[in-house]
Amino acid sequence: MILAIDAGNTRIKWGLHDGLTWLVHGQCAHREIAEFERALDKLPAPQRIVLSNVAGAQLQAALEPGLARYAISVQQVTARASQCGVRNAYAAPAQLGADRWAALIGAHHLGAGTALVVNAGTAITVDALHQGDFLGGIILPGYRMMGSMLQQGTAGLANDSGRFSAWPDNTADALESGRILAITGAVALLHAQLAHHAGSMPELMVSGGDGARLATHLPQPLRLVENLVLEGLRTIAHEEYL
Ligand SMILES: Nc1ncnc2c1ncn2[C@@H]1O[C@H](COP(=O)(O)OP(=O)(O)O)[C@@H](O)[C@H]1O
Ligand SMILES: CC(C)(COP(=O)(O)O)[C@@H](O)C(=O)NCCC(=O)O
Ligand SMILES: [K+]
Repeated sequence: MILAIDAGNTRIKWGLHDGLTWLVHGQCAHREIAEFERALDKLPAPQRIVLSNVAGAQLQAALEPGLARYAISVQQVTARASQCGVRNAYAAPAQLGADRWAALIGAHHLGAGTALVVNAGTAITVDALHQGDFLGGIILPGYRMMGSMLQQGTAGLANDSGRFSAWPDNTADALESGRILAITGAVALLHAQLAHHAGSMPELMVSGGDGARLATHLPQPLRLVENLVLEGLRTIAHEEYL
């Protein structure tokens, strides 16, 4: 049993994998960490725990008491120069977010040859993978953050719920369409750029809390993978202990 935990800047996601399949998945906001602990109460004890945390020391400290019940050490993932068949182009490999690294390893493990890996969470990352080489990628403010940034930085923009439209004719729709196009436009551009680099059509893999919301506006076909980071974490835990 592997317990994989993906601590992002908005939510904690976890899953228990028995070597064949995921037995459970769960998620909660940082302030609802008691929910995570209650979920652990109901689960069989894992033999391995693997953790990615990009949300800082305070969340790390909040996670530890819940995990202390198991008399095993937590495998804390940080990005490396290479691991599980993926090579990291970052000049300082450990600077890459552990969640991005795990997602890339997850994508590679799921059979992606050439792929653009989109993680739409608090921030949005769009990372290029080509035959096991992570070429590089970008960081954008996330869907929710784009809305709150515009609201905070202006006097006249409210973060109302608008609808996507090609030619918005009101403020709410203009805001909604703007953030969707900012994200999906960047993804489409990088997808075309990667296709040119690779000489073939890259797979588009999309995950994260806003993945489903963005999917209909993205180039098709795409693969919506729930919990790609957890998939990568369990791959890391599995291979490291072989
Ligand atoms: N119930 C929810 N709570 C919080 N965010 C949600 C929820 N449902 C969808 N979202 C969206 O998902 C995003 C967070 O996705 P997630 O993948 O959990 O991020 P992170 O890994 O950064 O914690 C938020 O920015 C928000 O737009
Ligand atoms: C880019 C991120 C903030 C994304 O975090 P998330 O939206 O998943 O909470 C995180 O992967 C991070 O802190 N990365 C370190 C910098 C980098 O990857 O270059
Ligand atoms: K993310």
